Amino acid sequence: MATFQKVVTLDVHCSVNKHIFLEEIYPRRRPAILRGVDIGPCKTKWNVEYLAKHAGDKEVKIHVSSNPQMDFIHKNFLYRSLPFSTLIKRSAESTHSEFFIDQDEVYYLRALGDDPRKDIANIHQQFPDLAKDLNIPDFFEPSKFFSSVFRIASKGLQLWTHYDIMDNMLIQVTGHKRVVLFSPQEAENLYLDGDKSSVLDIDNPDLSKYPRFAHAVRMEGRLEPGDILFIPALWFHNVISEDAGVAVNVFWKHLSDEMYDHKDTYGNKDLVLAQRAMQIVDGAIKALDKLPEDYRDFYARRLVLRIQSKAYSKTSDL
Ligand SMILES: O=C(O)CCC(=O)C(=O)O
Ligand SMILES: [Fe+2]
Repeated sequence: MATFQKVVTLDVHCSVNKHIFLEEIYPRRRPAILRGVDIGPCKTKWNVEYLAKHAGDKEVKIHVSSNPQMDFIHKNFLYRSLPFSTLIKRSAESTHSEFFIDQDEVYYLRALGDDPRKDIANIHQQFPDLAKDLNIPDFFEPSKFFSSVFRIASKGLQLWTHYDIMDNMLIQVTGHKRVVLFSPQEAENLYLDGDKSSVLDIDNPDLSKYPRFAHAVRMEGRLEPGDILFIPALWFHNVISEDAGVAVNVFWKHLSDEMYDHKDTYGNKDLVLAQRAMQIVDGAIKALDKLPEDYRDFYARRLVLRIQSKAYSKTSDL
């Protein structure tokens, strides 16, 4: 664990029901681990044999990497397809007799809709037999449901730090995970490239390249089988699988429908108004580009100051 950053331990709430969630946890808009919620028989049933038998031979698109620390910048992974049952078996074994890259390769599934450009992942549609074993807690209005996403990871796999734009319940069905989160107010310390942080090795970062990362306050916790991690929209998260595991995450909309981009099938496209604001800023940068350097630099600073003074409202309260 990095000692240069302030670390705040995630709260673990035991025996949470809808009332406690809605009254005490949700309004704080801070991540928390919910333990002891009834997630259904999946918790005991979903072993490798059972999953392989009940999910059938549906082809799924996966990430395959020889390095468990997946790197979206250098793309150290491949996209491949496997039947779900094969993926389940392979993700649970540590060395493989059949492989794409090498016998130690790791796998990650982020399930997609049937046609990923149009359809949204929904475990009830894509894996109806398995969905019967999962009880999604009724902590939000059914009309606010967006997607339910199968996530399967090999032991050791680390998913890069990113944010999503919807509220999220990450239901860890089997396996343990270490989760590290950063508040949205840490954006300036995370060296973002779109929705992802360029700092991949969060425990041993190159501070000569990413000096501000040392100031990012992190929240940290460990998920056990059956735990639910509540990730409020915009909170950055980095996930390390301590063993092979299966999770289902549920995204739901906490804002009104028209705020969301209707072409978003992942739950990570910025809100329509945020996209528009960013396009306008891109236009402003283009206009600055036409100025002589001294003026460009000066007015760029003025723009930053104007945005800060008029649009910032929060400092991290961790
Ligand atoms: O646990 C994982 O595999 C990643 C979870 C995640 O990124 C999410 O639920 O949004
Ligand atoms: Fe995510």
